[in-house]
Amino acid sequence: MNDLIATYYFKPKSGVTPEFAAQAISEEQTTGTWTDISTVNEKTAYVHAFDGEVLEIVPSGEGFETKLRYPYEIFEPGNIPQYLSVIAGNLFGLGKLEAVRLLDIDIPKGLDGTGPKFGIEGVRKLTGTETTRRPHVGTIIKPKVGLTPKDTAAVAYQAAIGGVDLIKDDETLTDQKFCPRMERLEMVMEALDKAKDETGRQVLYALNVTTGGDRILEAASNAVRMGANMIMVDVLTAGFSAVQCLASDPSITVPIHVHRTMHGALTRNPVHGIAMRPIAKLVRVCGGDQLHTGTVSGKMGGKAAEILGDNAALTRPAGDLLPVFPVASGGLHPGKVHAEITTLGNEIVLQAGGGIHGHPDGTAAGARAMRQAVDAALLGVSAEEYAKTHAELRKALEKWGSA
Ligand SMILES: O=C(COP(=O)(O)O)[C@H](O)[C@H](O)COP(=O)(O)O
Repeated sequence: MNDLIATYYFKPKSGVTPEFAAQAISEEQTTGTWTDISTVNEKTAYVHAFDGEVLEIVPSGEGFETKLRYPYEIFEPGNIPQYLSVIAGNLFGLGKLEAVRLLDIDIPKGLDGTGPKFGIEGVRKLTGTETTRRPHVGTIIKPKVGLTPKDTAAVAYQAAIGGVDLIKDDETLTDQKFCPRMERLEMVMEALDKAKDETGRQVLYALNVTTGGDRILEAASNAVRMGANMIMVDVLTAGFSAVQCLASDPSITVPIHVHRTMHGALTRNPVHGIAMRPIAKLVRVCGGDQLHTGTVSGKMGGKAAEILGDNAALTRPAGDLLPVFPVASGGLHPGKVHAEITTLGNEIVLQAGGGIHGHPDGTAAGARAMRQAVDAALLGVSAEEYAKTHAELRKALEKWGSA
């Protein structure tokens, strides 16, 4: 079958049968509306080829789960906003439903795009970890906003010599007056070149190019031309098509780090909204190379089973689409690294902002402590044990503990 299958949780309003509710979703999103219409008649019976189909309805919690089949032909291949209008459009406002949540989508071949240019392997090659396969360590420059380009670059240098693989802008830092994007890029790349001369290690810098649709490609192309080795996009605020437009443009010859700021508005309510799974699958289709999917022990409240499923959606074989590098971020510090790696495995980017820049001895020591925590986990030694011979890790654990 070459059609798109979407899985929803839904809870009908009292007095509405599950069959009626599921059919209402299917009709609203395909060929129907709230009443029968004269424009669908014997002469136009051909439109029934575009009808949706309710494949199953099973009880789930206080409601039901349903699988709906959307015919391939009702999609415009490659038009992600249009896909979303079908699978995640008007249905959320249907009055007969108390709640409805898009849980998952199976995107058929032909609607699945070209995907990431780099993927996990490509990013690992750029940083030289393709044989060690250790988890990557990243940092978000903190404070999120306020630092000048010069001070941002100084922090980046410290993080790089401390051993991170990735340095990134935070989601709210774009091209403000206090830290213009291109000036910041130039200074950070200079700092990373200096760190490379000293350590031999290439560190990636994900420059946040998020901006309006009329400017994002130009901003990203300029950044790449001026030496950026990674760019970052806030996918939900800028839109999936922003990622797609960058990934498919030949001038963008660097990996794309995808942040998901605002996702909580869609993903947080367990019975309503849009789960992370479809978002992850669409980011892969659009060509993101790294995507935030949450932590099991951090500040943002993720659930292990869901994150594992989301990460599997990013990494399991899917036609010609390269695997996307999952990113665990938000409230991490060296004491949490063991839990993250034990649960999520080694094909992960572990990012710490406060957990690096909050180290009592500063950013370089914080980066070293994160790397030491990763080494300990890979050796199967507890962080406490490893800290006996690793001063930076010891100080981090003294400040934040090991849970
Ligand atoms: O604030 C931070 C990290 O800073 P810190 O390390 O200081 O907490 C990021 O923006 C979150 O990763 C977003 O969360 P998510 O990755 O879940 O979308």
